[in-house]
Formats: sequence, structure tokens, C-alpha cells
Amino acid sequence: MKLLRYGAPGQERPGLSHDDGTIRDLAGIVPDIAGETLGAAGLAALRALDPDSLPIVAGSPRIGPCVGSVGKFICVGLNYADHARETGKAPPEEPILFMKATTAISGPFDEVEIPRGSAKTDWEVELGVVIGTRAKYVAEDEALAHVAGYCLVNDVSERAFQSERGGQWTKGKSHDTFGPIGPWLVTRDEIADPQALSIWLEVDGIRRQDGSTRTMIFGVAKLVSYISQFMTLQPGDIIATGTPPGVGLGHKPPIFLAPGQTMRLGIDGLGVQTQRTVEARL
Ligand SMILES: NC(=O)NC(O)C(=O)O
Repeated sequence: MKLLRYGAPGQERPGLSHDDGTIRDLAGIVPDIAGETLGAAGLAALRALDPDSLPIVAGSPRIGPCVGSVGKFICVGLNYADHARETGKAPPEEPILFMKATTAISGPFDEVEIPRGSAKTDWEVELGVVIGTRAKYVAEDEALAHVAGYCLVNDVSERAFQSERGGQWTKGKSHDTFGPIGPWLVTRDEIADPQALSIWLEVDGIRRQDGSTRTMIFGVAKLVSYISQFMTLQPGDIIATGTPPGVGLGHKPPIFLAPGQTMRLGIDGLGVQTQRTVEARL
């Protein structure tokens, strides 16, 4: 199933992307694509529905972030050896974790703000993992059972705020609009192998990232298990699993985003996002 949320920011309604190209409204069935709905029983109940019986959503509404009420947005740094190299770092021996503020979450086609004072705003296409059931101290071979599905993430990053302003990476990862997720939460049964997906990103039509989740250092099962040793994962938490090479910082000389540019990114089976960059708003 491809689950989505549509409507104005903050007022999104749950929906389903039907094979016939329409969006079907799920508002009469579930309160949101969030929390308990993402557990095995919740998803089974949605799967049992006949999509043809659901109301068609008229027009072309805005598509919002594909998961609501996200509790934690956990990111994995330098999880592709070739990306670690392009940033001048050694590949990590254990996963590097950092958090992105949940206020950074935005829709897949929403504008991305260039923060005030930014000269180094960068792109990062990533595979997002959406947690479906509580996970604490889970073993690697049990980990995928806690995953509701996958989504496309752009881990937009301000490199000076991230690395030149002291402390951790959080400052550079958390500006409003720095976390487009969606268009869909694609349930786990539809992605046969999360470690065999093409992953790419273009800026103004130029392919900048072109990789495969096959080259992740730590795969999805390992990451879910690993993170669950340090914090309890809850339904609706999102893990962004790291980016392949080709970020602006990795170019020689580096290239960064300015207002008026367009990012387009995608992952096999998870859809495509497009964002125009704009100056920061209040
Ligand atoms: N350099 C940097 O920010 N890296 C990442 O976020 C990543 O590897 O995904």
C-alpha cells in the first residue's frame, strides 16, 4: 500500500494512492497515517479494504508529509563509505546518530527555505524507515518486523551550521522545511529488498547523486536493532539511513543551493519529490 497525507499544512487528511491513479480518502477509516495505524493490525485493517469503495479525492490537493505526529526523526551519518570519503571522514565503525528537529518536516513538493545567513545549504537523498511498532533491545533478525514501511527523505543540511558553529550536527539539519518526507509511506511488503534500491537526486536537472542502498555500511535491520539499544523506537518514528555520494559539499569546489533552484529526487518504488528553494520566511 502507498499511504499518504493530503491537504493544507497542519490540516492533512489520511489517504491512499490507488493503482488507478486516484487518491482515496481514508478519513472515515483512520484518524491519520500515524501512531497505532502503523502497527501490524492497523495496516492489516487498511489492506483488507477495497480501495474502489473509498471516496475519490477531487482535484490535485497538496501532498503533505507522509507520516503525521512524528515523535523522533533520527538520522544516520556517513552510512555510505564513498560519501564518508567525499566529506573527508573515515567510514564509521559503529552507526553515527544525530537528530533532526521534527519541526523541519515538510511535504515532498513544498518549498525548501534557505536559512538566514546561509551560504552552504546542501541536499541529501535518503531512504527513510518508518517504525510501526515499539522496538526496545530488538535483535537484528527481529528488527524488520518493527518496520511499517519506507519513504523518501531529503535530509537538507546547512554545512556551516552543521560543522563550523560548534557542537553536534543538529543545528545544520533542523531548519524549517529541511525534512521533506513522502510522497508515500510504502508498506514493507511492497519493498522486497530495502538494500537493493536505486537512489538519486538532481539539482536544476543535473544528476548530482546516483547510488544504490546496496552500498550502505549498516543496513536497515542493523540500524533498527542498533538504535533500539539506545532509545525506544515508537510507531511513527522515522530513521533517515544516510546519503550516497554526490552532495554539494563533496564537489571540488563545493556547490551549494541558493533561492530559485529545483531539487528532484527519488528512490525505486518510493516515488519522486520536487522542491523549489526560497528565502527563509518567518
Ligand atoms: N555529512 C553529512 O551530513 N552526512 C550525512 O547526513 C549522511 O551521511 O547522511
